[in-house]
Formats: sequence, C-alpha cells, structure tokens
Amino acid sequence: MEEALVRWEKESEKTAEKNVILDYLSFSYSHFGSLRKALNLTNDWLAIEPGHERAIANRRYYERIIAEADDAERQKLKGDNGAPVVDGKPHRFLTDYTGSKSYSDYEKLCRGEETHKRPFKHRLVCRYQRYHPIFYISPLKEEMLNFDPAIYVYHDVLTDSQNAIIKEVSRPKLHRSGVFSKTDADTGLSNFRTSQTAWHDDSTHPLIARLSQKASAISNLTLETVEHLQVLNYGIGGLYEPHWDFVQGEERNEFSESDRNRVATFICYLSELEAGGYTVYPTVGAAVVPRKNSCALWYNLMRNGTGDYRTYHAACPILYGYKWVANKWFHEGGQEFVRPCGLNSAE
Ligand SMILES: O=C(O)CCC(=O)C(=O)O
Ligand SMILES: [Fe+2]
Repeated sequence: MEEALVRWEKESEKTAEKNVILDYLSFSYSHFGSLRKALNLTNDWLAIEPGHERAIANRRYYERIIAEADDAERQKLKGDNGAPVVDGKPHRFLTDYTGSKSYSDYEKLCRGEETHKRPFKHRLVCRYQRYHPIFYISPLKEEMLNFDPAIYVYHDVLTDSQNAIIKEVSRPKLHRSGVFSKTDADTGLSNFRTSQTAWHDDSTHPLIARLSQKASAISNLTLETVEHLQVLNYGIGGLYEPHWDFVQGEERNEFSESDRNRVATFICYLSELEAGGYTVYPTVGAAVVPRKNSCALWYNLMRNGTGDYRTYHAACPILYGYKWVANKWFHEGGQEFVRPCGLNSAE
C-alpha cells in the first residue's frame, strides 16, 4: 500500500483512489501497532473525505488509544532510557556494552549456562511459608533463587482463572512497549525492549484486585503507591535487554515526591515457554525459568534508598513459544514502617 501511494502520486491518469489506499494503509499500520502513523494517514484520508464515518470513528479511536498509551507511559515509565547514567558503569549506549562481561553473562544465562560460582547454592531452599493469614490454610510455596540480593520465586500464586482473566482483559489493550525517552517523541520505541504492554488498575476485575492483595501479602509491602498491573506479551524474538527497574538520574523526576522510586518488583509468569524467555540476573548469575502462575520478587533498592545495582536483569529472547508476564512495582512511599532503613547506612 505504501508502494501504491507512491505510484498514485506519480500517475498522470489515476487508476486508483487515494482515499481507498489511505484506508487500507492506515488499517495496516494500526494492526502493526503504529497508531501515530495510522492517525496521520487517517487525517490525510479525512482531508479528502471529511465526512467519512468510519474514518472519523477510526481517528477518534486512534487518538484515544495514543492518549491512553502516552498517559500510561508518562506515569509508569520504565526505569531505563538506555543512557549510560550510572556512575561510570557501562550501559547499552557505550561501545563496550555488547562486549562487556555482563552482556556475555546475560547471553550465557539465556542459553541456560552458568556464569558464576555460587558456593551457597546448596543452601537455597524451597519451603512453605505461613507468615500472613492468607497462607495459613494454603501455604505459600517459596523458592529462594539468590541470597544477596534476595530473589524469590513463589509457585502457584495465580489461579488459572486469574491467569485467564488477566490475558483476556489485556488482549484488546496491548500496544507496543516503550521505554522512557527524551529524544524519541514517538513513545520511546526501542529495539532493546520488544514486547507489547497493557495496564490495568484494580477496578478492571476483582481477580486483578485480588492479585494486588496477594502481592502485598507476599512482599509484606503496602499497596499505597503501587503501580497498576503491567501485562507484557512477548512474541518470538521478543526480549528486554539488561536494565534496572529503579529510575536514575533525570528519570527520577518521572515519579512523584510521594511515590518515589520502585522499591520492589513482583513479576508473575502467565505462560510457560518451549524455549528461551528466562528472566536472568547477569550480575549474580541467577535465572528464573518461567513457570505458569509463579511469581518472582526482588528489592530494587537498598534499605537506605539507593539503587541496588546487583538487580540488573533482563528478559531473554523468546526462542519458541510466547511469553506473558504481569508486573507489579511497589514504590518507596508508604513502606516507611514495613521496610524501614537498617541500622547500618550502607545496607
Ligand atoms: O519479562 C521478564 O522476564 C522481565 C521483564 C522486565 O524486566 C520488566 O518489564 O522490567
Ligand atoms: Fe525489569
């Protein structure tokens, strides 16, 4: 259709109608998730046929979805603009990013290889936990993945009905994921985060609200400043290269004074994969193999509020199958009494 448009411009005797080409082309772009492009083309189409009802309805739809997506991204920014913001630590715009040890460790972990000697590994246990009343009858199945920083995986957290509902309400809302970007006005699309995103607040469905409650019970954090549920869908090749979930440098302004930074990440796996798609931690050499209805939890910040750089993590490329996850990010605001600072300021 792009080609048809080019030819149409050149034709002296027109063999097609431009509005029809614009109709197909805008529809195609919208299907590929390029809603801004679809909107621009629809505006061109409306310039030719101002009263076209479907074009008007499409324009309204694109504008609404773009506004919602912008709003969501503005409020729920990923702690990552890809820039080397961290005290001299290499990051993805530096030339040695892909040549760095942490990048090769990321690749190794994604292949299922080991990167670190983990002498304490034999002490990583699985156990039942009953530290909250909701676990008295049906205890929480806890698996320790790493000691320090602590990374836990909890099994059978979601029920199949919760899982199905989360996917069902997400499908119509999915749009291409962005990252925080100052330079790319077009939602900060990147090739280091390739997935689709949908956001839900607790009012979307009672089972989504129940997941928030469970995330709070498991993490012992309050829901006061928690973000909405972020659902991600990755297709084959989809990935999210190594990053931190806390914000740094200028990105800090993106979260309000009262919410402050992302203290913990709670990520639930809604599907199992045939191959690939692990969540890996190249600094500590740990990997989570997605298991349906399991959730991982870690703290992104030290108790003194600074970022814990050891939580560097990535979503490995999907090799076969598809991956769904649901993220819940807890913020610092409201955790003063449940996760106070330690006695040692370096903690
Ligand atoms: O999908 C994953 O395994 C990790 C996703 C992630 O790190 C993120 O969305 O911040
Ligand atoms: Fe992350």
